[in-house]
Amino acid sequence: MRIFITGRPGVGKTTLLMYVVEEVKKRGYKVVGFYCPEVREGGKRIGFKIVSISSGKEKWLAKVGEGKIKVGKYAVQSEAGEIIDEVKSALPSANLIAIDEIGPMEMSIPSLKDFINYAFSLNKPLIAVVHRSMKINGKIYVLTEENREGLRSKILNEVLQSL
Ligand SMILES: Nc1nc2c(ncn2[C@@H]2O[C@H](COP(=O)(O)OP(=O)(O)OP(=O)(O)O)[C@@H](O)[C@H]2O)c(=O)[nH]1
Repeated sequence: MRIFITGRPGVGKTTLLMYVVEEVKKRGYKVVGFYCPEVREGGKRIGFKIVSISSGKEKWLAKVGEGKIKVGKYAVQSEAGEIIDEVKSALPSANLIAIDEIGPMEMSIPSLKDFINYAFSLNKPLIAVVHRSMKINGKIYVLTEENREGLRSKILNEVLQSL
């Protein structure tokens, strides 16, 4: 089972994914993965964190400034590797893999690209937010203001049936 959620910025992709993650955890299943919230200062985006879903630990993924690997104006932070390694080592024990998000930024960071490819190779139930520009094989739900509430229970039930 692989479910992908996409849609325009701000439509509610992360909110829906985290709702499904919390509901699955409540039922005693182990969810392993990460999400990358943006960080704003004074209303301006200054970077992204990477947060482990199972442990809640977070580190800087990328922030405005100079660095070896840059994605647009953001420099990738080496400390992100601690979270990626932690999540990767927990993958074999996962009942569900959750990734937010699979996008141009994540795919241009070698360690994250490797992680995503490894996660796909495990053939475990997986739910992910994908950037609307990404081409990906699997069931894709395009979220809109109109369908996002209804899709919550539909997607949750689909995930639960695969566990
Ligand atoms: N009323 C309502 N608001 C929602 C719903 N889902 C998300 N929102 C709100 O919409 C805003 C954006 O939600 P996100 O989940 O961050 O949206 P997103 O698509 O992940 O945004 P990006 O990652 O920036 O593309 C937040 O303020 C949410 O509280 C929903 O189902 N109903």
